[in-house]
Amino acid sequence: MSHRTLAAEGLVAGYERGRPVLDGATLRVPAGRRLAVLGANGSGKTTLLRCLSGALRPAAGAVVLDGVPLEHSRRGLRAHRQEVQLVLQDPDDQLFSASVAQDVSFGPLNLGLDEDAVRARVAEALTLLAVDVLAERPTHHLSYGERKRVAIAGAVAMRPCVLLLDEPTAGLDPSAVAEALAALARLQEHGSTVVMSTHDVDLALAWADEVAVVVDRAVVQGAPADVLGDDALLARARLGRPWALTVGTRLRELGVLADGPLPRDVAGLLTALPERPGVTA
Ligand SMILES: Nc1ncnc2c1ncn2[C@@H]1O[C@H](COP(=O)(O)OP(=O)(O)OP(=O)(O)O)[C@@H](O)[C@H]1O
Repeated sequence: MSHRTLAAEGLVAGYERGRPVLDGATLRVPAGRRLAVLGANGSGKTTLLRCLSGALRPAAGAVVLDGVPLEHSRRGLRAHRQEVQLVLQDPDDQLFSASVAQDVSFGPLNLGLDEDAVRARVAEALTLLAVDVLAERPTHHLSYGERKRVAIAGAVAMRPCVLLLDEPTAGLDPSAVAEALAALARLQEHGSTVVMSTHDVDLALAWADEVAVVVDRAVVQGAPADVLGDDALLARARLGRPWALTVGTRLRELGVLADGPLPRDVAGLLTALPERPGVTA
């Protein structure tokens, strides 16, 4: 899969006349990397992802793929959806076939691929999401976490360059979150650019290469530690500071942590702590 560069330029978008949810939102999705989109409830994360996927047409501004603005014609949208796939927050908005394999084959069949090609894509997507053992199960018998992963498999079977995931970890227990993140890591190794919306600042700091915060109808984007360490921005966005930055900053003030990037998660913190003879982490 080749990397494509997806961007939003000056988006004005919403649902009611005169009440834009986004008003001049600009975002660059880093090709082949992980981007976390953060924001409070109702800030416009889903609206932004829907614009990027072509599902929602902005009133102004443009969604641009490799420098070419998306055209909201049938042809333009069809071409865009082969490169950019959106996975909705609620898997039940996306799963409607009798079995998992049938559901995941829906997109490739719609592309007009022959049976062998469809079968190969379905097998690949199910393996990447580690749901191959569920292939023959009825979708309505699956757990919520399984349904979320099957919904992602359906998008992956389209072999998009960019995957947009709306809160893929919301409502999952810690082991299901770990499984979902492992699946996303495999997708990225497989050549996908992964964009995830989340409220979880700790997850965003630990997972993302870049973060984008939707705030005041616009987007502020940058390196995770810079954006998530900006207390004024976090207050405006009604987000908290990630614990790793708070603890790391304090340990540095106390002279416990050396200079350099602050740890982003527990493993990073344990690695960064100085060693004491005879004490193991
Ligand atoms: N179909 C719709 N019709 C009218 N208003 C909508 C629609 N979808 C969303 N909105 C409104 O647009 C605003 C932004 O919603 P959006 O779902 O993009 O936010 P979000 O950041 O994804 O929120 P959450 O974190 O709660 O999922 C909200 O005020 C919401 O009520």
